[in-house]
Amino acid sequence: MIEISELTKRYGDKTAVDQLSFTVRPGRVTGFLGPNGAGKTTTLRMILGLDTPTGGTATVSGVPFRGHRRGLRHVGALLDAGHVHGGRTATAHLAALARSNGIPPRRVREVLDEVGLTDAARRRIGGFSLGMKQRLGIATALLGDPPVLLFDEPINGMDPEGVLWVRRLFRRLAAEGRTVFLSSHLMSEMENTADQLVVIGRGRLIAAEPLADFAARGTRLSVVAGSPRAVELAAVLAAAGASVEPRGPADAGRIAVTGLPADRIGALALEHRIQLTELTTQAASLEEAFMELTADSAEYLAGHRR
Ligand SMILES: Nc1ncnc2c1ncn2[C@@H]1O[C@H](COP(=O)(O)OP(=O)(O)OP(=O)(O)O)[C@@H](O)[C@H]1O
Repeated sequence: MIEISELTKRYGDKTAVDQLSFTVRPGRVTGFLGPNGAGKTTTLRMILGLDTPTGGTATVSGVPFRGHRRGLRHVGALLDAGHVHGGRTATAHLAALARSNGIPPRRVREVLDEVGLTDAARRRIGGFSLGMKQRLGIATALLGDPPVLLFDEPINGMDPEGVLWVRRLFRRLAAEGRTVFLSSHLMSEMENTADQLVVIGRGRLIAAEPLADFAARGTRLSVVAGSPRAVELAAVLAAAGASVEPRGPADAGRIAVTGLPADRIGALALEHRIQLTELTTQAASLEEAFMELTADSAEYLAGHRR
């Protein structure tokens, strides 16, 4: 379990993390989402005791991380996969960490096997691709068999097979009863992985709830209508209070309608004797819900600093 209470971090007059409070529970995968610069990495660094909070507390299993002797047995973390000594082999890197954390040496082979790096075990890390470095970072996090795992943007640089593998791994780790906390700035990465979400923007909490609740909160229904007389239909629907946008090329005869349900659109079309070729209700994607909720808190919008 990770407990964050009133956590704050200021750099000069910049507040990177602003009175953040939330709990990450064991037995599920919790996604930590926010646009670029929202404060995710800073929060993870404070949980790991790598940055000192300006205010508030972060505890892991009830204790600040620095209070845990032999840290890797309590918390496994992947923060910056590129931040490893390139001259060492994967085995040497993990063996050194195992020694300093009192972890049995056999774990090195086990975790290399787990992440699919057995064949690369004796190669120098400097020659690894980003995806391989991510796998090595995950192996490092797993080394101490810890109950709590943190991953910062773990899917970066992975190929599609790697993404599927890592998703299955996270779900298995959670099913084993561990606390699994993953950060990302992409909702699409969480959609098939996380049960629970913590969403932040500009250092502040926006939502902490099950993914399904978050999706329901942001969902706006829109209806796609097709007609050979789409321009006339659009005018009729706009007059009835809907907002209407062309869908695809202007001459394709398809419009996206929000603010009126499909049955009402059908009735209005009939009333005005406009033929319909399509009428489909669509739920906004989770990605759209996320963008809508965080729009006001994005630090950079279209290249302009806010
Ligand atoms: N050492 C530092 N000194 C000054 N400002 C910092 C420092 N570290 C982070 N910041 C600022 O704090 C804010 C939060 O940064 P952070 O890296 O935590 O965000 P993030 O959510 O992880 O973003 P990203 O998705 O881009 O990695 C940003 O505005 C960043 O510029």
